This record gives sequence, C-alpha cells and structure tokens, in this order.
Amino acid sequence: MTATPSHPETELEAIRARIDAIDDEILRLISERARCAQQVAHIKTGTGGPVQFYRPEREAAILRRIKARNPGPLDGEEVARLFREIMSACLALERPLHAAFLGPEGTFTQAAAIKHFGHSVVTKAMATIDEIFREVEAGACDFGVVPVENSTEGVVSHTLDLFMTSPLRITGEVMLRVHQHLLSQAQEISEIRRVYSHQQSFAQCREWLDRYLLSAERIAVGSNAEAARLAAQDPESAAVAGLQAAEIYGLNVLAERIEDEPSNTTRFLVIGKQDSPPSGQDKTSLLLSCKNQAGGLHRLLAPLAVHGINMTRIESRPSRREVWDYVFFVDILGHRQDPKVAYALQNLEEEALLFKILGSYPVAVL
Ligand SMILES: O=C(O)C(=O)C[C@]1(C(=O)O)C=C[C@@H](O)C=C1
Repeated sequence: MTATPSHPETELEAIRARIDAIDDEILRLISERARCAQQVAHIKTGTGGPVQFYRPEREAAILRRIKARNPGPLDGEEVARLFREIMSACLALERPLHAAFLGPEGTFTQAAAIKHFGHSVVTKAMATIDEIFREVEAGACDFGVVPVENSTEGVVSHTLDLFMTSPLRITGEVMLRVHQHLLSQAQEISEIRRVYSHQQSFAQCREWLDRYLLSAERIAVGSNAEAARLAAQDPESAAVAGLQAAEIYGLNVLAERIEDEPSNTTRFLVIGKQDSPPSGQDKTSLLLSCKNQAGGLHRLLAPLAVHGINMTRIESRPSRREVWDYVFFVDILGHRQDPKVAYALQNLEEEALLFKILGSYPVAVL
C-alpha cells in the first residue's frame, strides 16, 4: 500500500495547529511561573528585613542552567535571551526595577541595561556618568549602568575615577557587541559635510572614516544618541551611532558596521548599593594602591599568584592625592566569599596602602 502524498496546505495547517497548542501550553507555564514569582515576592516581604527583589546570582544561575540544558535547534544565547525576558517580566510583577543609564534614549548604555535586565526594566536617561552614580547613591534608581572599557579603545577612565570616591558597589557586568553605523537624513555619503559622534566611537571607526569621509568635519559630542539627534536636524551631516539611535531619530543607515574591529565589544558595569552573593562563576573588582618603592606592585599582587587566583585585568589611574602616585583597578576571577579568594584578599589587604573591594558579581552570561 502506498501512502497518499499529503497536500502542502493541509500539512501547513496541521503544523500550525500544533504550534497553537504548544503556544497555549507555553502560556499556561509562563503564567504558572509568574504566579511562583508572586509567591517569592510574598515570602521576601514577609521576612521583615530589607527586601531584595532582584537577585543577580539567581538570575545568572538560571540563565547558565538553561544554556547548559538547551537541546536545540535554537542557539544557547537565543534561548537564554528568551528566558531573560520571562524573568524580567516576573521580576516586574514583584516590583519594577529602575536603572539609570548614560542618555539620551538610544545609547549603547541603554542597550546594555536592557540586555542585562530585560525589557521590563524602567530605564532613566542621565546626562553624565557622574549623574548616574548620584542617582543610584540617592536611591532614586535601584541600579546604574556605566561603560567601563572597550575592546578597541580601552578604558573609560572617568568611570574608574568615580569609584575612588563613591560608596557604590559593582553588582554585575554586561558585554555588548558594539556595531557602529553611518546614519543620516541624506541618501548618499557624498552629501555629508559633518559627522557627529562620541569620541570613543570616532576612535573605533577611524580607518573607515579616513577612507570614506576624510574631508568631512568630525564633531565630538556627549553620546552617539546625541549625535543622531543632531544629524536629524542637519541634512548635510551624519552620525556614527547604533541602530537604536537610527530608529529613534528616524535616520537612514548609509553604511553598516563601520567599526574597524568586527569583534568590537564594550564592557559595562552595573552599580548598586550592594554587590551580589556567589553565583558559582564570579568576578571581584578591587581598588588598590601600594607603597611607592621597588617591587611594590609585585609584592602587592603576590597573594593572588600564591593562592592560584586569575587576574583578568589591571588598570592604573593617577590617585589624585599626590603627583605620580597611582591606584590600581584589578579584576580577579572568583567571589570574595570563596575561601581561596578570601585568604588572598586578606593577605593583599595587609600589603596594600589602599584596599577597597568594589564588588563581587556574576561573570556576564549573555
Ligand atoms: O528567585 C527569586 O528570588 C525571584 O525573585 C524569582 C526570579 C525569577 O523570575 O526566577 C525573579 C527575579 C529575581 O531577580 C530572580 C529570580
């Protein structure tokens, strides 16, 4: 007996019916999950103490678990992003989270905030990095998101400097692949006389700009989004900015991905009043200074080597106390509560002139 070939239309209808049934089931499960989150909130508020609705270590653990268990065919990153949004909505049911970012609307910092907290976070644009710190210190926002380093252009020194005086802690990190585009009201690159962008973005696209827009004036402004806003008012100009800015300010994309390094990534820090409990895969950021003598830095960092701790970054900045006096921003792998890290930090503190733990937080998952 030969099987009768099914009609493509009938087949499509059958699969769509199956998708509808699956969607019903997903919806039922998401609603059940949301009710669980409401119960969590109820338990948290019942404890009497200060309530921490947002739990970065738990969120990181959930996303890592989902990625590890993902059977495909969807990519692990993709699946984690979906769960990121489900958790974001569940948390908003408990209590909406407010995060300050470096504005205006449409900056990479806003994209980083949404990548980290999901779309249910309420983002608030601030004019400067200082204002983000102050907004969080004052309790007007739960968290702030600030850029700290770029893979092409290096450190955002102003952010580091603010940690010297701020009581805020680092509660998370966000890695964002940064793609720069040439945005304009004009239709052709040949019409462009001026280009607006942030200094860092100009630096990330230097080769492209030298090649295709050498004669256009480069005007540095406070943010890429501000650049896009200005480009929207001046048809002979363009902005180097992200796609979000193109959408918000209604600009054409004249050239895509014009960054010199295709892997161009910016690292952002999430700042808040508390850091995060251990998630199993964490980093710790430190602010240190050592005696100004031969072998001072070597002796200061020796406990890390002795206890087998991996240092992922070291950055020096003028201390602003004395001329030619420096402080060091050091990132290590591990949580300050991990016994090995705790021992090393104890030894390190004995050797240091200045010793401040800026925070322990989950290594970025997304
Ligand atoms: O487990 C918690 O503490 C929750 O509040 C639940 C939940 C979630 O949706 O899974 C929501 C928000 C927290 O940031 C972490 C996890």
